[in-house]
Amino acid sequence: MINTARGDRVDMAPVTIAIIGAGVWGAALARLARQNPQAIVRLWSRRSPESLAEAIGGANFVLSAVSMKGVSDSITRLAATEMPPSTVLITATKGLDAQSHQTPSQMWHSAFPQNPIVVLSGPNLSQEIEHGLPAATVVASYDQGAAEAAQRLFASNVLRVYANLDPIGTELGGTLKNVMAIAAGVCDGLQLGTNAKAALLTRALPEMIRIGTHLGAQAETFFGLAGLGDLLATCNSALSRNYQVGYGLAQGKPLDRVLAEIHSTVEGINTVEVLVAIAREQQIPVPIARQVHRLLHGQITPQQAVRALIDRDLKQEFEDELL
Ligand SMILES: NC(=O)c1ccc[n+]([C@@H]2O[C@H](COP(=O)([O-])OP(=O)(O)OC[C@H]3O[C@@H](n4cnc5c(N)ncnc54)[C@H](OP(=O)(O)O)[C@@H]3O)[C@@H](O)[C@H]2O)c1
Ligand SMILES: O=P(O)(O)OC[C@H](O)CO
Repeated sequence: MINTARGDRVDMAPVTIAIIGAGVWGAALARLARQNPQAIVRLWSRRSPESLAEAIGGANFVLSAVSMKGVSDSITRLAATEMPPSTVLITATKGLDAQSHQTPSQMWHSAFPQNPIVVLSGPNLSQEIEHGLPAATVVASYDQGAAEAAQRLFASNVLRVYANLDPIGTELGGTLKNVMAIAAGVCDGLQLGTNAKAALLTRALPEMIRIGTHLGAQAETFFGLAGLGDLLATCNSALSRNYQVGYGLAQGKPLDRVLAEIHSTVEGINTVEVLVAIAREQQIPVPIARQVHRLLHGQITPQQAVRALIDRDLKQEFEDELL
């Protein structure tokens, strides 16, 4: 166990973290890291005047907070630097690669097989973090030492950080819930009530677990902060951009107008494509994701999506669960 009590930094050597991606999440993570008086924090984006090589020079940690569409580019840029194999790579992206269906941590591992890889994910709406509100998150890695180093780095009096050994489950919890948040936004936008919302979120979790365990996650991870925790935060907050998409569609707005109004990253739009493709190939039941997919493609209305979920064949509650 690590003592990360407030102010207990005396035994921690100074560390340098370079954050790649100065979007809202990268900026919020920089703010969190700066709570640690032993941390030197550099925030870099492709528009920064200094080079990436300069930004990561001497860094103990390199954290990627770019959106999914920027992961490949960021890997290519970082591969052109001389990053040593001891540098801990932390990924905070919540998405799946459209071509390979890989998670960001799998992509980072393929490109940098010698570097320890840590996933950081949890119920972490950036606007609440920016307001200094308390939160909890998870750092997960197959390398326990690397996860604990990231835990010491980010733990503060506003952030409680848990470590675990399931990076894929931690990553997929945060990724798959974005699709469910679109459905939750529809549910609230149509004012379907608390019963419907509870049913939706409860049925969303086994759907995430079916896909997640197929992709190598441990089922129990989905009951933790990065799974259920992030599902609850994102599906119940108007701050969530994925939720806002569903809410806007429920109000009859076309998708392009909703996205123009949000004008920020909405990972669930790409994730549902990958999720439904995997589900089709592997014949995994994902009824909620399928309706979100049809809705985003303009094949059904929000009302028809709700009806389609209710009209499904009757079944046992736990008959095809993997638990
Ligand atoms: N916002 C949250 O509350 C939150 C919380 C947890 C996790 N996340 C996850 O964090 C990731 C980033 O989200 P965000 O909210 O920070 O989105 P954002 O504000 O839209 O920022 C996206 C970031 O990705 C970078 N990027 C995009 N394409 C790139 C490319 N080809 N090469 C290099 N960089 C590229 C952008 O760089 P430029 O600025 O140079 O365009 C920007 O820094 C997403 O996967 C999201 O799910 C977000
Ligand atoms: O704004 P969203 O929908 O991308 O959600 C942000 C975070 O993933 C919440 O943990």
